Amino acid sequence: MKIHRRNPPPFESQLSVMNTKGPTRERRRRRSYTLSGPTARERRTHFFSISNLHSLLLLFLVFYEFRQVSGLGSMSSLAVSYGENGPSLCGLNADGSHLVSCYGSDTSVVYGAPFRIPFSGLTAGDGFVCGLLMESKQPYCWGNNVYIQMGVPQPTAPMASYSEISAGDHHLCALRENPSHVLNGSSISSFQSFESLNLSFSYRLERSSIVDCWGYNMTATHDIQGDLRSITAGSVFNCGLFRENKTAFCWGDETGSGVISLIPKNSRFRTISAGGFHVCGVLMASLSRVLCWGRSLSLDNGKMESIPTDSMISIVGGRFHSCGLRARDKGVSCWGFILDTSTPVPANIRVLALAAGDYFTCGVLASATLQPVCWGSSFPTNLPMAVSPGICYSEKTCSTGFYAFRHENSDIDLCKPNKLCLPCSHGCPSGMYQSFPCTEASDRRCGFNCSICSSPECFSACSFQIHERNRALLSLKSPVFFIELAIAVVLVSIVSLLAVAYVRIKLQRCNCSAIEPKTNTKTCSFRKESIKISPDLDELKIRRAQAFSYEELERATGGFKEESIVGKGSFSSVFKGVLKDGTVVAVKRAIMASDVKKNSKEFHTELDLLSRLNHAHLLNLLGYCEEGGERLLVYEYMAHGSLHEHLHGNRKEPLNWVRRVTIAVQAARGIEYLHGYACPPVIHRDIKSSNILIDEEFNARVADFGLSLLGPADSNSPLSELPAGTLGYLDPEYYRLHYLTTKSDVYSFGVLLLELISGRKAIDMKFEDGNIVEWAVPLIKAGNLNAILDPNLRPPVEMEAMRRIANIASRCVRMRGRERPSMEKVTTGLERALALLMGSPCNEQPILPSEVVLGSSRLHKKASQRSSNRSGSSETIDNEDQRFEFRAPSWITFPSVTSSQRRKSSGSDGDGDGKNCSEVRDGLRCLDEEEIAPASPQQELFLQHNF
Ligand SMILES: Nc1ncnc2c1ncn2[C@@H]1O[C@H](COP(=O)(O)OP(=O)(O)OP(=O)(O)O)[C@@H](O)[C@H]1O
Repeated sequence: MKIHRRNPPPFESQLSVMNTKGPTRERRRRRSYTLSGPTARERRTHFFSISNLHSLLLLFLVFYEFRQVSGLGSMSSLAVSYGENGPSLCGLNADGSHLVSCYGSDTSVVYGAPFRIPFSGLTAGDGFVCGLLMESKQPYCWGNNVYIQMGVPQPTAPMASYSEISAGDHHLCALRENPSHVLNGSSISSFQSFESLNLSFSYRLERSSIVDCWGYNMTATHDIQGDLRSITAGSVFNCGLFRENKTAFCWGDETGSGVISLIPKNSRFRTISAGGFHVCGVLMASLSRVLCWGRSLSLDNGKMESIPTDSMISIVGGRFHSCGLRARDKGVSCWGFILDTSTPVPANIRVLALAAGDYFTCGVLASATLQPVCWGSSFPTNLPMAVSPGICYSEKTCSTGFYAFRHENSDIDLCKPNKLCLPCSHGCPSGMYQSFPCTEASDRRCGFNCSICSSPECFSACSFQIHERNRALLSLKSPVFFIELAIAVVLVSIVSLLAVAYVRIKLQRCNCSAIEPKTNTKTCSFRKESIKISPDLDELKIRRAQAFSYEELERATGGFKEESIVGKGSFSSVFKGVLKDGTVVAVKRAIMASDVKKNSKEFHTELDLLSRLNHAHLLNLLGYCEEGGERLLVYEYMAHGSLHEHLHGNRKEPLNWVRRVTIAVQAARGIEYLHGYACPPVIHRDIKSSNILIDEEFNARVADFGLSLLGPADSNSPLSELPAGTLGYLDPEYYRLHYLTTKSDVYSFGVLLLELISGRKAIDMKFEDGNIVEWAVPLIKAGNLNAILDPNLRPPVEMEAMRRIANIASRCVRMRGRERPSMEKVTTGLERALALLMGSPCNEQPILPSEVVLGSSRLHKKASQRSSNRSGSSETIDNEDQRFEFRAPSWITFPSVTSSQRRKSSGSDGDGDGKNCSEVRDGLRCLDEEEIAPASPQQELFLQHNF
């Protein structure tokens, strides 16, 4: 296929016309454009299209924005110019100074570069480079292009500041920050244009964006109806990506490219990047694959490379080719027209940022040197510089899906006081597994699975490990070893003694209470310090989870048939089954994927913990099966599935407010039990709506203990753990600093509360504020509760109750764990809000039977009975007031607790969550922290009656 050049004439003849007038004298004018629909022929000319091949990569991360992208002229930390004077590369220095250095053949670019002016980003075209000035946020250019003069491009728009700049062959465009501009009749209106095409596309764009352009045939101010997130310049055209609906929009001269008429109007992109005569984008859907549009080129001395099917995190466009950064390994793939004389992408390189010239591409190596490297045809060589791998934006913390890049030399701060956020990689190369997830602190890491090595890299990595192990063994033989051994023995003894002493002190502090079966729960003060009995294993009632055979469970689930599946998790499928005795169960079957070790670990953690834990609002484990490669856990069947399905799935009846808050209270109780009454506390680490299951009577159970850990007894001594959990629910303190305390569960629970109130997912990219916390908390703080209430339900009469719950939620998601309330306080606050939602808490008549509201004791009993029927070895102490059930010998003790007992003690909580409410005003109205403070006598009375 050919590029058809009709208009404009060759650049040379244009140059003479423009030279006489002087390019900067071209008057700024407003431009209006019409988009015409693609003809059938034009549609056939798509030379880039998304491949239909399947990728096995799973995307776990949700990206908000990709801003390390650089196209022919998009803004990046590095930029490459090309043209008659040869190629040059300019980059922002990797020392945090934001100063620019240039190397290459074009002396006007290399020597014209301002050496004392800091820039936030760079872009380049034919013979020129421009930077966005850090201070004034105006573009500043240098080089020898007659259309782009040295200095700030003229004419300037008074008071305009820009967020992004982007250069084509002979023009520069800049996207204005916060345009306070009112659209006039001649403005570009993407909405009008799309409508005129009679497309089903009816998205109404409300904000307008202003793009100022300078240079050949481009000097104009462009008013674009719709909020542009980014711009990218092709040879003689420009494109933008709308923030809201993530569609692309192009304007300018499409002669020879067709990029305007061929825009894929229904495709949504994470990022787009223009080349000379084409545009490529990373799709939101289709596993982040690439879709390109434009025209093909067929020349004698080159070949066409097809678009790879890999997931990409960013792309850049050259004259007739594009290159992308692969998400799985940060390697580079290039496609499109490649000259015969081109050198290929250097083998095995990993890069952090890319920039494309006309027939070449450069990238910043992901190594300590951060050196640029180029490939293709006629690229700049000898680049003795280290380039910043990205642009600094004003975020203090990186959004989800990004990690803060740190220079290996810890003295170098690339973005002081902000962070340099780079997009997380996702998926791992085949034969590898993800050993660490992407966190704020670092990108995700992949490791080789040495038990199934098939590649030379794997063998060499694994043999290195074996070699290291052998070396360690050999060192045993040396005499030094004996000295070392002696020292080690002494040290270990000292440490052990200290540890024993420490554990003893902790256990005392923790005051794990043990069994006191005759205690009257209504009157007993249940503060942990009141009962100090160390766990006596003989006294514990042991009920082990039953061991099932694989055959039994296979029969129960009809051979694990597809129709029995009630849910799927990341590493497991859950089947409904019926045991021989007629008990309906849920069987969780681990998917024995590549990550065998992880599966097995989660299986044992869950098995271990659940056979020790017992609470009415924790999911009961009935048994397990571990045969060959199979790992199966058997639970009570929860007839109403997960809370997530009710809130976001296709369950017909939305949960009403009372049900929602009841579920919140019950889940809070389950978590409170883990934190407050298990000693040491259990940290769940994966609280989310899909792990809150609902039984046939709509009671909630906390499930999925695969990630749980035994935590520190108090929140002042955090565990240092690598983050695990689910994005959107992860405590930022844990995520970034690896501090894990029970307050991490409190954060996740706060997110879950926001989900219950709003009906929105924790992360939902349908919305601009995709993160529920970032969206809801400012609205709650501004008192705009109506804006977050689930639009599928009528607002409750008792808005005060919702206000309280929203306040509790916003406290739970505070950045600092220390400032979040304990689960005990959260439960108390929620219980009161529930009371308020259902009637006056000052009413001395109980308004609800406790079983209807919380059904805990009944459930507990039922579960215990059912389980004991099944397990001959189990025994249950079932007392009217207090029930204890211990399933396995453990140094963790779990006294049962009731709400009223807890409430009695809640005044002594040392969380310092704020002032107490000393009196009842206007029903339950109190200021500030009142919702989660100890109850007033009236409230106490009400709560004792009802819970
Ligand atoms: N005991 C049960 N009774 C009924 N349905 C269940 C039960 N346990 C799990 N499910 C269903 O199966 C789904 C998957 O559960 P699972 O614990 O495997 O994964 P998850 O928590 O949703 O996801 P992930 O493993 O990624 O954290 C749940 O969301 C729920 O809908």
